[in-house]
Amino acid sequence: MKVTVVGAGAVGASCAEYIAMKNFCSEVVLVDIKEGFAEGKAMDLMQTASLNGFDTKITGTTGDYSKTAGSHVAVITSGIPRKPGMTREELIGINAGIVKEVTQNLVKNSPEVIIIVVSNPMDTMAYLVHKTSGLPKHKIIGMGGALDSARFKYRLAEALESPISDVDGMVIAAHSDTGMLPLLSKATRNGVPVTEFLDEEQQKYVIEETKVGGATLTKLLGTSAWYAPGAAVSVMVQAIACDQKKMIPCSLMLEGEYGQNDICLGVPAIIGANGVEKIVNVTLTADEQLKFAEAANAVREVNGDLKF
Ligand SMILES: NC(=O)c1ccc[n+]([C@@H]2O[C@H](COP(=O)([O-])OP(=O)(O)OC[C@H]3O[C@@H](n4cnc5c(N)ncnc54)[C@H](O)[C@@H]3O)[C@@H](O)[C@H]2O)c1
Ligand SMILES: O=C(O)C[C@H](O)C(=O)O
Repeated sequence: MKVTVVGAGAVGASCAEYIAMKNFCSEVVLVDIKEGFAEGKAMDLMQTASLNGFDTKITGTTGDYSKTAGSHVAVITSGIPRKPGMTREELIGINAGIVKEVTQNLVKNSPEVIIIVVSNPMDTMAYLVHKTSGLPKHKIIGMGGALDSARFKYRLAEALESPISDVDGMVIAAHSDTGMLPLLSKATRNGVPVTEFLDEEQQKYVIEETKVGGATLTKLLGTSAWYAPGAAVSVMVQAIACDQKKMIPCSLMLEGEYGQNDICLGVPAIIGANGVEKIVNVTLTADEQLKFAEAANAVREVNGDLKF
């Protein structure tokens, strides 16, 4: 299994590192536009191989996409991250052009590739890849829900004063500060609804902190997060590489599912060797349905700024 990661910055390098450490891929190719940067990151990571015990071969290239030929999966992390006080949506002006160009280069060299979109604003960038790549829809997957769900579980465990391994939960809808929908109604501690343990104030705190998870880290770090994003991507790549048929919330092109059309939004899906094997329809409460529709309206407005 050959994986390309475009963008050897914070998220791209973290993603390559987690993929290598889990030792399920034969090859990871890092691509960046900055001269020598991807080569340097690849060499540094390869010098951890004997220390960390992996056999994945990591190489880097400055923009030579012939080196990515025959990739099974490609991850797009190229583009700028937000700074404190910014929204993800403000990145569209620069990142749309980058994502479009990168997509064309990837598909030209790997026509069968499955693309995982990470660059922000992610739901809109995933939509852009659908509109410009010519790939079938099951081969384009936006990464947001896997990360947001991990942050939801972190906040749930904090409120429950429990180990994270006791907790399960999922975030769907948009990967944005306002459009995320943590499904509290379905979150559990060892199968017991968390609503049995948390009062209303605690529930509200968990939901709000989850939604602004990325903004909180951006304020602390001065740029956006990379460890959990990289780990979330590695889980998705492994689900494809190992045909795990794992249920992961991902930003996918909807054609009637959840009452939406012609939009990429976070929904639970089965991820396996073919990319998206199936979108899973879960029953939402009336309030969740309303919030999902509101998130869709907001993403649709951002999509309106795209030029194809
Ligand atoms: N979807 C998510 O959950 C999620 C999580 C974290 C970050 N992000 C997004 O991922 C993106 C990357 O974040 P980061 O922290 O790694 O940023 P970064 O600045 O550390 O890295 C981005 C890299 O992309 C490279 N790049 C720019 N244009 C390129 C091009 N045309 N071809 C190849 N490489 C190019 C840059 O040189 C840089 O090394 C941002 O848009 C950020 O908002 C999304
Ligand atoms: O918050 C950001 O801008 C980066 C990313 O989308 C995240 O959620 O960490």
